[in-house]
Amino acid sequence: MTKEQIIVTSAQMRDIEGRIFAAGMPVAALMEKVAGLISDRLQVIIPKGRCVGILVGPGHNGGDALVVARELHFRGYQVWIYQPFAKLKELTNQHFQYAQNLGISCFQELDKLPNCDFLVDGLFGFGLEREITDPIASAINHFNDWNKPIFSIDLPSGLHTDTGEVLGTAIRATHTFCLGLWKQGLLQEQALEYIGQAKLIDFDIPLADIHAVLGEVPKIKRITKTTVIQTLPLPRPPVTHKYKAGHLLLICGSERYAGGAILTGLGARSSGVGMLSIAVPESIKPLLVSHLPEALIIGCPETETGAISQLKLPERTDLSSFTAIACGPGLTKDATPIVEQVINSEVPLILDADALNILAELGTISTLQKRQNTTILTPHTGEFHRLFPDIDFQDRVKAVQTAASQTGAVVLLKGARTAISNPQGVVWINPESTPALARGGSGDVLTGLMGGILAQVVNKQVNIENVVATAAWWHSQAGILAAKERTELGVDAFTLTQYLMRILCDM
Ligand SMILES: NC(=O)C1=CN([C@@H]2O[C@H](COP(=O)(O)OP(=O)(O)OC[C@H]3O[C@@H](n4cnc5c(N)ncnc54)[C@H](O)[C@@H]3O)[C@@H](O)[C@H]2O)[C@H](O)CC1
Ligand SMILES: [K+]
Repeated sequence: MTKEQIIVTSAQMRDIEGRIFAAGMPVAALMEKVAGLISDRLQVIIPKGRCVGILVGPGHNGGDALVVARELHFRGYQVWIYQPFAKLKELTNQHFQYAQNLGISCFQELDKLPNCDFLVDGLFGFGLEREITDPIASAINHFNDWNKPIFSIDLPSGLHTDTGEVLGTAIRATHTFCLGLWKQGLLQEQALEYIGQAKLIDFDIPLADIHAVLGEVPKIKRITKTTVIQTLPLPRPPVTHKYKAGHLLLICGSERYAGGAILTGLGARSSGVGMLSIAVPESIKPLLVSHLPEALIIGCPETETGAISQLKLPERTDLSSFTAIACGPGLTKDATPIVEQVINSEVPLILDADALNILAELGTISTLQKRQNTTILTPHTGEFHRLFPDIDFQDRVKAVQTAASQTGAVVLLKGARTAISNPQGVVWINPESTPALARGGSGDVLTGLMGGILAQVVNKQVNIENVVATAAWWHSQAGILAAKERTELGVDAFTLTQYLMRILCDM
C-alpha cells in the first residue's frame, strides 16, 4: 500500500493529523514543513522574480499560505497578500503579523490589489464547513476572472473535501497541491474542472497513524501503477504454453455491429491472453478472421436480424472449456438466450453493453442471484441507470458499492473518474483519464482487454476488483498517451488498441 493509493475524508485527515500532534509534532512545525515543500515546488514552476499574489484564509490553510508568502519573499519573488478576514486562528495570525513586519504588502480590499503573474490559494482547505458567501464568494469569482495560474493548497478553496461539490463557488486551480493524503473530493467527477493538475505533497505521515485511522487495508483507494504491476501476469514464467496463459471466450458482434466485435477482439489481443476464441454470427466470421488471424472465430447461427441465436461451440467444448467469458459488445437486444446461457454458466464472466441492457430487462438482481462464480459488470451511466434504477449515482462511490453488494458482482461505473467496487465495498477509483476516450468503441476495447487479463489471472488468487482496476488504468493510460501524441480528437477506438502495448513498455 503506497500513500498515492490512499484516499481520505476530511474527518479521517483530521484524525490522522490529531494523532501526529498528540505524538508530539508541533502544529507550527508541520505547517513549516508542508509550506516549505510547497514553496520548493513553486520555486521550480514560477520563474524567479515574478509577482505572486497569496490568498490567505482564517484557518491553517491560510497559515500554510502565509509561510509560503514569507518563503517566496526571501527567495526573491515579489509577493503581496490578500487577507480579508477579521479573525484568524492563532498560528495563522502570528504568521500574518510576521509577514506584515517583514514589509510584505497586505490588502483587505479587492480593488486595492496590484497585478500579479500567479496566485496561491490558501483560503480554505479541508476545514471548509459550509457554503462560501459574500464577500469571500465574490472575491473567489473575482480571482477566477483574472485568468492567472492559481496554485491551490490542499484543495481548491470552495470544494467539499469529501464529495468534491462546489460550496457556493470555488477557485479554478491550474495546480492543486494536496497535502499528505489524497482527499476524496479530488477524485469526484464534479470537482474535475476546478482541480487542474493535482500533485500529492507527501510530508511523511507515519503509516502507523494512517492504518490506525483507516484500518490495515483502506476501503477506498486510487488505482496506481503499483496496483497494475502487482496484478498483471508479468514477467511470464520462462516455461509456459498458450493454454497456461488463459483461454478467453468473447461473445459479441452482430451483422449490424461487426466493428464492436473486432474492437473487443483487438482489446483482448493486447492483453496477452494465451488463447482467444470469438463467437460471432456466421455472416461476420470472415471479417473477424481477417482482423484477428490468431483468434479462433466461431461462426454461430443467427436470427433474421443478424444477432447470434445459438452458441455453436466446436466439438467437445462447452462453456466450461474457457477460463473466462466476456459478453456484450455489439450483441444487440436480440441475443437474450445467449446472455441467459452465459449467466447460468459457472465460468468467470464480464457483462458489458447489450448484455447489460438484456440483464436489466431480465431483472438485474434476481437474475444474478443464482450466480456463484465471478461476475463483472461494466456499465456506463446510462446502462447503470437501466440496471439499478433505484440507485442514485450522484455519489459514484456509494452507487457502485450498493450495486456490487446487491448483485454480488464487481461493478465498474465508467466515467471521467471510473469507480469500481467489490461486493464487500472495497473501492478503486481511477484517478486519471481523458475525454478523448468518450467515443464509440472505446468501451468495447476495455471489455476485451479486461477479459484477457481476467482469463490470465483468475486462477491465481487475485482480487477480481484488482483485475478490473488494472484494465481500467491500462485503458485510460493508453488513451492519455494517445491524446498527448494525437490530440483529444485523435483517439479513435482502433488507434487506442495500438497504444495499449506502449503503456506496458513504458511501465
Ligand atoms: N493535513 C494536515 O495534516 C495539515 C493541514 N494543514 C493545513 O490546515 C488546513 C486545515 O486547516 P483548518 O484550520 O482546519 O481549516 P481551513 O484552513 O481549511 O479553513 C477553515 C477555516 O475557515 C472557517 N470556515 C469554514 N467554512 C467557511 C466558510 N464557508 N466561510 C468562512 N469561513 C469558513 C473555519 O471556521 C476554519 O477556521 C489544511 O487544509 C492544510 O492546508 C497544516 O497546516 C499542515 C498539515
Ligand atoms: K486552498
